[in-house]
Amino acid sequence: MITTAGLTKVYRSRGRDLTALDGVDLHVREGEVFGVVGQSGAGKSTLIRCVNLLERPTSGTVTVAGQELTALAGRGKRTSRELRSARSRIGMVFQHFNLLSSRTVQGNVELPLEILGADGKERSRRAGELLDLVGLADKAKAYPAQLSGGQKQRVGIARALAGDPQVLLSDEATSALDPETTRSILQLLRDLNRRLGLTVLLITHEMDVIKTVCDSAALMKEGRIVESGTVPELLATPGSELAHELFPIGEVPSSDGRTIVDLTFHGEAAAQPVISRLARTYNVDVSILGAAIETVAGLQVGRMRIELPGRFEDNVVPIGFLREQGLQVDVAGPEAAPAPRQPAVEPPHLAHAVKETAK
Ligand SMILES: Nc1ncnc2c1ncn2[C@@H]1O[C@H](COP(=O)(O)OP(=O)(O)OP(=O)(O)O)[C@@H](O)[C@H]1O
Repeated sequence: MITTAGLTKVYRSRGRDLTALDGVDLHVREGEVFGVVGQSGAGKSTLIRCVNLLERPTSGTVTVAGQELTALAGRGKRTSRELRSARSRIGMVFQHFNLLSSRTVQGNVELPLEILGADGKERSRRAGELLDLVGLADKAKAYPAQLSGGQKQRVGIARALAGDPQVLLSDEATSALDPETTRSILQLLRDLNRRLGLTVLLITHEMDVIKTVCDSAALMKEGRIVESGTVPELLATPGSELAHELFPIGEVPSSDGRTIVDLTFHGEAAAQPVISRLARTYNVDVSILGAAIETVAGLQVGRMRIELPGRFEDNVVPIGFLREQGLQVDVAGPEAAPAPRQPAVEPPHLAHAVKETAK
């Protein structure tokens, strides 16, 4: 639904070039909630502003719903009709809501409809529907100053939906809100995604946002996407920074003469008595060092850290058994390096999962 290819943005500032985006290839599938996370300055805002061409990329292409936006002409006042019309099918929600204080809630939601040339009756009908959709039907006549932050953001979302978009871009929509309001706004975005089939691309610096609503995620650093994939793919990728942030399991303890193994399980694997089978089959004493179950992107995911007696080389067969049971197996700590000529222990398809999904 949204594809960027080689997206690059170079700002010229005080005679120096600053590369904010450095060849970003992003693919957001129709109907998914895709989160881009990264630290301040990573290029997230630039990316989202380039997706709807609020910012013209220096090079690369942006395609939304099959239409290459970067091929459409114009910028500023000279924006072409095609680009304006394509943009009207992309809604955008902002961190600081960007509401007009002189207009009522209804007036704010009607604004894009005015620009699209809808008549008064139609505007009023559609705004009423949208306010109902975001749970603010009773605030139509209020002014933004009379609303809480969460309510303002609901107005921002209703306004973003006025042009009946297929795609919603969210630029840190919850960063200015308290945790409870954040949850309710994320829930609203999730509902809209499901009920309207809306594709959502959001940027955030909060891992909790990714954890709560996203089907897929990408990590940005210094203008590049360094990891990308669906949440289950990321969780199944050894060494994934995003997986570690989504579901931290703490520091690896020192493991002299023992093998520490991190297991991740979702779906059917979670219901199997794998550990007792391992202990019985291989007559091995398994110590459980820690375990947790969490909901990540609507999926139940379990993690367990276990300890096996002996070094990694002594545990190749039990570790292979765990993998055969459908668990994601990460050997932690200095023993992690697989012995040479034992490729079956480190399945290459997992190591490459992130890169492949990023294509
Ligand atoms: N209009 C501009 N002119 C010059 N440099 C810019 C401009 N906009 C952004 N930058 C620079 O581009 C880089 C990426 O900025 P961007 O705002 O996209 O990052 P970000 O990940 O969204 O960070 P934050 O979360 O702090 O907004 C930064 O180094 C920033 O200073």
